[in-house]
Amino acid sequence: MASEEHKELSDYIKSVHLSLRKSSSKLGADTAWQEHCCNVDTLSKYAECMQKLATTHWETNCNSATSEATSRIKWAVEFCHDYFNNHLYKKYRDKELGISQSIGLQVDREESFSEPIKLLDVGSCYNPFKVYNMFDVIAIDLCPANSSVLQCDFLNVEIGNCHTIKDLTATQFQHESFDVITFCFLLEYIPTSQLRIAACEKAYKLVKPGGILIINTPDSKHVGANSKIMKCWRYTLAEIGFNRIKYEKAKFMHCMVFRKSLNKEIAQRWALLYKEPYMEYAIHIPQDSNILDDEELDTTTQHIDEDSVLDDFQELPFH
Ligand SMILES: C[S@@+](CC[C@H](N)C(=O)[O-])C[C@H]1O[C@@H](n2cnc3c(N)ncnc32)[C@H](O)[C@@H]1O
Repeated sequence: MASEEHKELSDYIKSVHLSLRKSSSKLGADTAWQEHCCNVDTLSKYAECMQKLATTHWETNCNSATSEATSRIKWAVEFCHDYFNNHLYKKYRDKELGISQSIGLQVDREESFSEPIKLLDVGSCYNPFKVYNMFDVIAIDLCPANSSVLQCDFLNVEIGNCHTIKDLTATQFQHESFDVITFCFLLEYIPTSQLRIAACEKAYKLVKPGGILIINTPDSKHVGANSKIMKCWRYTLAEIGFNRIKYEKAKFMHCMVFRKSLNKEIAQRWALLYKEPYMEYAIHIPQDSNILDDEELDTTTQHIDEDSVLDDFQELPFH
């Protein structure tokens, strides 16, 4: 049974996501996002709630939902260990070289990874990857929960020849400088498909060739329920230049790894070959379709509970 506090924290988080999606549909995503980023009180309360939820409730409780939420980080760590330290990347490189040879495509780049592995954790909140020595972590968030996280809006960060970091704030990152970028429970915070795509395109520019983008996103439904949405994600990321190399539907979330192909056309070829009529260039989440229906809905936490809004994190250990 979830504690009262657990429920209050998760309700607050859900209400912030919902109200941001609603204001985006009213004001347009760019204006809504700008206003949201200025709302210091909301951002700080969110950071406090999220950190407490993850570090107090998820890491100390041990029912299946909480241990799975904790495992979002372990899942990413284990995959990185296999991919970089156990050289799993070579398998995917060889596969890409085989494809490029068979279609006469030039591949003139190869992987060159760092040790420790350079990891950019976007929407980090409290820096859960900090404890793993195999990483050299840069953790960023709109509103850091502690001083090991830099303040940065990933959607508006510049890309250039070097990192620009001053007074715990990052304003620019170096092009193709990260081995791995993580979006742990990030994309459902971002209110529209267009902005989610912008985040993935930015990750593409920042990750090294052959490097990876790890995405996990909550969903408690069975694997088939939102499979068309997840196939659209795969299609869209392939168009951007990422090949999906790992997918797992855990009970409460989807866990995915996308590799930046050595030649963008290899990933795009997948999109061309496997496109189904329903696939569009979009990164939707199931909750996007509720915005209009919920137009009249008050964003108080009570309403969210009473009306059983299909919200992100509904079944995750946010309650
Ligand atoms: C649900 S929390 C996830 C926190 C952490 N990654 C985890 O798995 O526990 C989402 C976080 O993403 C951050 N965030 C959302 N959009 C962002 C952006 N454009 N740039 C940086 N951080 C962002 C929020 O401030 C929030 O802390």
